[in-house]
Amino acid sequence: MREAGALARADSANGPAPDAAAAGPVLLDAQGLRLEIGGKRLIDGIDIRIREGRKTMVMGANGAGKSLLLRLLHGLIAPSAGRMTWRGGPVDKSARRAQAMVFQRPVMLRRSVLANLAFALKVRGLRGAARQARIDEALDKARLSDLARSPARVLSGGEQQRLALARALACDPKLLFLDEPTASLDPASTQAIESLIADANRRGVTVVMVTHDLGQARRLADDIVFLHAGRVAESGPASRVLSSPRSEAAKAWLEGRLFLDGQGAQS
Ligand SMILES: Nc1ncnc2c1ncn2[C@@H]1O[C@H](COP(=O)(O)OP(=O)(O)OP(=O)(O)O)[C@@H](O)[C@H]1O
Repeated sequence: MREAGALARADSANGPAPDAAAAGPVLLDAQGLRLEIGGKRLIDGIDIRIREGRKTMVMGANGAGKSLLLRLLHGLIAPSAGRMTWRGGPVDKSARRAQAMVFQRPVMLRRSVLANLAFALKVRGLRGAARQARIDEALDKARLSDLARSPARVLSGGEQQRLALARALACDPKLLFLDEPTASLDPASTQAIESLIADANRRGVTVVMVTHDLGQARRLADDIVFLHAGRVAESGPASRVLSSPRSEAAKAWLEGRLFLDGQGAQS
C-alpha cells in the first residue's frame, strides 16, 4: 500500500483531517485486502475506509483493479487476505442487505420494467401496498412510469441503466456500489443517472463508484481513490487529488499518459 485511504488519513494523529466533512462514521472498513488468482496478485494490500454520506470515486487505468475492488468490497468475491468490518462489527447478512450494486451492463429479468422492480423488492421481503408504493416512487424518480409494462430488455441502454439504478435504490441501500454506470451512455442519459445518484446521496445513500470520466468525477466526487496495479496510488478529497495529484500514477493518468495496465507511470 502506498498511501492509506483518504478517509483513513482523517483518523491520523499527525494532523487535522484533509477534509473536515470526511470525518463521518465509518460504514465499511477494509484493511489489507488482497486478491490472488492463478498466482497473480491482482489486488495488492488495499486499505479503504468508506465513510457515511460520502461519494467516493474509484479511478485508474484499465486493468488497475477497480472492478475487482468493488466486487471484493461488496462481497461478490472473497479476498485472499484482509479483513472488513461494517459499522465496526462483522459484515453479516444485514450488512450485505444494506448494500446494493449496479453494473456497467445491467442484468434484467426477461419481464416487464415493473416486474423487475417488484421482484427485487419481493426478495427484500416487501409485500402489498408498501411494495407498490416503493415501485411507483422508483418509476417516477427514474422517469420510467410510461414504460412500466414494457419488457425491460427492449429498453434503450440509458433506460435500462435508469431501471437498474432505480431497482437498486428502491431496496433502500445505505451503501451503493456503481461500476461505470454511465460508460456507454450519451450526455443526456449520463446526466439523468448522475442526478439520480446525487439525489440518492442527498437522502443519505453513501456512494462508491468506478468511473473513467474526469468530468463526472469533478461533478460528483467528494473523495477519490486512485488505483494503480492493484494498489492505492493516491487518495483524498476530490478537489485536491484532481487538481494537485501527488502520485506519479495519478499525475500521468490525469495528463493522459497512463495507458493500459498502468504503462506510462513509474508507480
Ligand atoms: N477472474 C479473473 N481471473 C484472472 N484475472 C482477472 C480476473 N478478473 C480480473 N482479472 C485481471 O485483474 C486485473 C484487474 O481487473 P479489473 O476488472 O478490476 O480492472 P479495472 O480497473 O476495472 O479495468 P477496466 O477499467 O478496464 O474496467 C486485470 O488485469 C484483469 O485482467
